[in-house]
Amino acid sequence: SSSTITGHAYPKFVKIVEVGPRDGLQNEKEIVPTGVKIQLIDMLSGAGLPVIEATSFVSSKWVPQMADHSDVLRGIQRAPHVQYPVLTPNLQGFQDAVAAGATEVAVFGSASETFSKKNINCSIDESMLRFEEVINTARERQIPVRGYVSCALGCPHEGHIEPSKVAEVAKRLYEMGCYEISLGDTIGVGTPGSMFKMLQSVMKEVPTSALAVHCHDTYGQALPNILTALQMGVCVVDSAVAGLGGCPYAQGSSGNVSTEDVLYMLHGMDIETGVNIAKVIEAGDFICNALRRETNSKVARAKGRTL
Ligand SMILES: CC(C)(COP(=O)([O-])OP(=O)([O-])OC[C@H]1O[C@@H](n2cnc3c(N)ncnc32)[C@H](O)[C@@H]1OP(=O)([O-])[O-])[C@@H](O)C(=O)NCCC(=O)NCCSC(=O)C[C@@](C)(O)CC(=O)[O-]
Repeated sequence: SSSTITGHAYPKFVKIVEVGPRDGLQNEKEIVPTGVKIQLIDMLSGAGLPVIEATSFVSSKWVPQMADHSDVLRGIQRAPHVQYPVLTPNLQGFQDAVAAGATEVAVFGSASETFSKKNINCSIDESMLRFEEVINTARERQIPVRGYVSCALGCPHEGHIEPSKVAEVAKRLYEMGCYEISLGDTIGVGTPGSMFKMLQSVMKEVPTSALAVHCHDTYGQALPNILTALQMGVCVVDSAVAGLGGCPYAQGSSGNVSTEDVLYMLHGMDIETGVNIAKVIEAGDFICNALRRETNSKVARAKGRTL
C-alpha cells in the first residue's frame, strides 16, 4: 500500500538492508577485530533492522578484511525475524558460508564487463554460470539468494552503462531465482535523472516489488536518488551505519548512504521502517570510535545522542 506525500505516492513501509558490517568495513585498511564486528552487528540487531549483511565469503587474498567471516557469523547473537545474508561469489563461498551457519546469501554481478573482471575475476557470462550453481544449490537447501547488479549507474572503468545492460543482468539474476535484485550505484555517480531512466528500463524486466537500490554518496546524490526510486515504487533500500564503506575494486567510490540519514528522511515522510534511529546512531558512535573516525552521517553529526 502507499501514502501520498509531496504529491507523490510512496510505500508505507520501506525495508532497510543494513550493509555496514560488510560493504562498510570490507575496504578498511586496518583489520577490524572480529569482536568489534560482532558487537556492531549485535547493536544493529538491537536497533530493529530487519536485514543485516554480516560478512563475505570471498577470497582473503582479495579482501583480507573479510577473512574472519566464519567467526563473525558464528559469534553474532541472532535476533528473531532478522536476516543475516552474506556474500558468496561462487560455490566454494556458498559451501563455506553454509558450514558457518548462513541462512541467506547474496551473489554479486555487474552490468560492466570490466568491473566484473576486476571485482570477481571473470566475465559477466562466466559469473552467471557460477551464480546459477550457487542459486541451484541454495534452492535445494531452501536458502534465499539476493542478487546485486553493480555499476548500475556508471562504472569506474567504462563510464556510462546502458540501462538496457543493467536490465539484462537484473533479469538474468531474477530468472535464475534471486528473490530480490539490488541495483548498485557502486561509485555514486548517479542522479535522479539517470536513476529514473535505469529503473524504467529494469522495471520492464523485473517486478518493482523485487527491486532494491544500493546508493553510494560520492557525489552527494544518494538521498535524491533514493527518493526517486521510492516515487517509482521501490520499497527496499540498502544503507550503511555511519555512511561507512566503499568497494575495494571501485577506485574513488566513497561510503554508502548512511542508514541514519535514510531513516531521518523516511520517518520525516511518515514512512515506517521499524528501525530505532537513536540506536542506529549509537551503533554508529561505537564503530566510529573503534575506527577512530568521524561519522559520515549528517544526521548523526547534527543530532548526536540527543535524538
Ligand atoms: C571471486 C573470487 C574468489 C575469484 O577469485 P579467483 O582467484 O578467480 O578464484 P579461483 O576460483 O581461480 O581460485 C583461486 C584461489 O582462490 C580460492 N577461492 C575461490 N573462491 C573462494 C572463496 N569464495 N573464498 C575463499 N577462497 C576462494 C581458491 O580456493 C583458490 O585458492 P588456492 O588454490 O590458490 O589456494 C575473487 O575474485 C574474490 O574473492 N573477489 C572478491 C570480490 C569482493 O569481495 N568485492 C567486494 C564486494 S562487491 C561490492 O562491494 C559491490 C556491492 C555488492 O556492494 C554493490 C555495489 O556497491 O555495487
